Amino acid sequence: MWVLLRSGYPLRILLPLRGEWMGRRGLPRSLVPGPPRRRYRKEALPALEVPVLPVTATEIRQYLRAHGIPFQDGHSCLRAPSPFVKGLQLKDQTGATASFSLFIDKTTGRFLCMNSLAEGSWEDFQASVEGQGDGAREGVLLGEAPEAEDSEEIRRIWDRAIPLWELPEPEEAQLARVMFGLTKVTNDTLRRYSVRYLRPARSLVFPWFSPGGMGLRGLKLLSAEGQGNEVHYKETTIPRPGVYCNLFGLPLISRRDVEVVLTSRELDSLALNQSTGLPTLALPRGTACLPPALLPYLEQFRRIVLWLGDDLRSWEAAKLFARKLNPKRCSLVRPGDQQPRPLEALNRGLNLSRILRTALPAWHKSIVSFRQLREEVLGELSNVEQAAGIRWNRFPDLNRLLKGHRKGELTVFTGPTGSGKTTFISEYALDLCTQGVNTLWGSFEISNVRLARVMLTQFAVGRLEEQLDRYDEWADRFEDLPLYFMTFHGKQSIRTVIDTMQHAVYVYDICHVVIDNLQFMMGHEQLSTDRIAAQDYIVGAFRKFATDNSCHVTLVIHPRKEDDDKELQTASIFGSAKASQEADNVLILQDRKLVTGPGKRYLQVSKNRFDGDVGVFPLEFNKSSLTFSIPPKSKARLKKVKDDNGLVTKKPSSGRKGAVPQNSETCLGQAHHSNQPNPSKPSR
Ligand SMILES: Nc1ncnc2c1ncn2[C@@H]1O[C@H](COP(=O)(O)OP(=O)(O)OP(=O)(O)O)[C@@H](O)[C@H]1O
Repeated sequence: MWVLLRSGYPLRILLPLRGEWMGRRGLPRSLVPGPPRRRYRKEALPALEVPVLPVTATEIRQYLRAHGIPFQDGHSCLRAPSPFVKGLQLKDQTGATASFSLFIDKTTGRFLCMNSLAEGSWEDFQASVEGQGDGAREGVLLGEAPEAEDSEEIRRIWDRAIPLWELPEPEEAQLARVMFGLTKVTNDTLRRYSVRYLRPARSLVFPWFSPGGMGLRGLKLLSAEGQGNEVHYKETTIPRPGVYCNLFGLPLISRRDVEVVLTSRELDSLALNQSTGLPTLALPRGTACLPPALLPYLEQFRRIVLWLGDDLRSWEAAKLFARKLNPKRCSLVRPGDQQPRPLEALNRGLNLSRILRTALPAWHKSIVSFRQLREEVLGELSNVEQAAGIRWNRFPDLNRLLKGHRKGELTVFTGPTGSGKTTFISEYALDLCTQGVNTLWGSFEISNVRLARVMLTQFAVGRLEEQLDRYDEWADRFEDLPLYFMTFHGKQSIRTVIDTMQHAVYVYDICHVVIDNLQFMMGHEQLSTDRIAAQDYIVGAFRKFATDNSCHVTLVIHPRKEDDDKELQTASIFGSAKASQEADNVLILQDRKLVTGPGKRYLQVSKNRFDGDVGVFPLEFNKSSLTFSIPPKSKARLKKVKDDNGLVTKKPSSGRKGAVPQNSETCLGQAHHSNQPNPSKPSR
């Protein structure tokens, strides 16, 4: 599926060939009869070469006025009469009979008609207003219906699932309640929310009903697995996560409700509603994203409380979502010991209404006092690990130096020509992406197909060419990563790139943008002073973007021409010192060997604003998997010894140096990275 091209944004979701769906869902085979099915898609549309400027709220308003369409200004949408409802006169200016069922997103111009469920881009809307809309409308409406094989599966699972209290064995029901932490959730609550239990999969089943209608559009299955003292939950959605857009609890919301509590899990919504009686909705993909397609359903609320979870990540997500919802109507429940997630609060006998009353307003003016910040500071101090960001699974040495990957930072990455910058940065970003960091790639030099091929090889940690029969397994898993690509190639204006990034942050909750590389945003400046000024401007624009959007930007910049014998330094980054001043982190890929340590390359962290730790670590390149990370087994553990230059050289303290032969052939499926999903295991 390609999206957004009509709305002018050169951005697409990468969907490789979809493969057999049974394994992906991890459902018992008995539930998915018949031979494996494969669906192949062709790339339907070419990349957009001349990006259209994004629409603004003012332009949307002007357009509606010019066409005599009445509208109301809402929190994140404009409401207008829908041209997709039969018998409705667009030019009916009285507004008395017209139902304002069309919601137009003020940021993107995308629309949704609540009556017909038609949706589409701003261009689609204009086309239908101007009388050429039939094709677009049909296409959009067709896109609404779940795919036939999904509907069949949804129906089959739903029919087999039963309410918990109808389980024949009371012990089984009790065990399920304990596993899902539902001992205090009543049958009445489960009944109201139509929650069922699927015995063969030992999973709770949460339905996704069509808004306003009776139909079942999808399901979420939640299974629980005990691991030691902990319970691990696994979610499976039908349709797949990328298109699973259920606001769980929507059928219970009345038109008159003006307040709602948003949670990140269905179970939290059950607990919250049971103990407070308040309307509550659960987001479809937890704290990962708030798809703009859901915003129309939240327009009616004058107050929205976000109570997403008990960690710093939930708190960060709540702040980002509040921006989208309009912070003036949002309050946030801060995670804390006495403020765990709602289900846990219920189980611990805490007063959920009281916790809700402590919710903090999300909006404040540009000037804040320490009084407003003190809780945030405390949050960071008491969650030092989480405040340090997301840790790489494949690069423990990077964690040691940078501590983690944090939102809102700018990382500048450089290295000699052809040294493997793209290859390294691809693995570095992939690692984070597999941990749920929504990532947007701007690859201006190499095509997205080639980049995706490199990434897929790194993801599978092995050569796929020789095992094409396993391509679909890996591609299916890869497809579910929150990974997006800009379709730019070659030179681009910085404005267009920033606009596209902004759009992606809004639509896909992007937290990491990789730009490879900055030189493609430079014009044809002849004078070196002009070039330096242009680069400074671009670096400044990315810096501002990272800060304003709480989004990490990793920017690849070529070095200036230097003597081949010399190692690169921060000052070798092309241009003035602006890039290294603005950057929070500066990473340099050095294409020479460390005196002590394996590998023919090393990575140098030469600036680290977070806590000042700088240093180096060796990189070993594996040609078959295109990875730089050292497989866990043969990892040479290294000690940190600071030399006079501030560089850190390391001594292997255990393991044998060079235990992994260079360019060694890695068999697919052999040694998986610890973070690496094993496709033989079912998952969503
Ligand atoms: N450490 C390495 N040893 C040998 N080959 C490598 C190494 N790293 C990358 N390569 C290979 O070298 C080629 C160029 O790598 P890559 O495109 O990542 O370099 P780059 O630094 O981004 O290049 P450029 O300067 O043109 O942007 C690729 O084919 C890649 O597989």
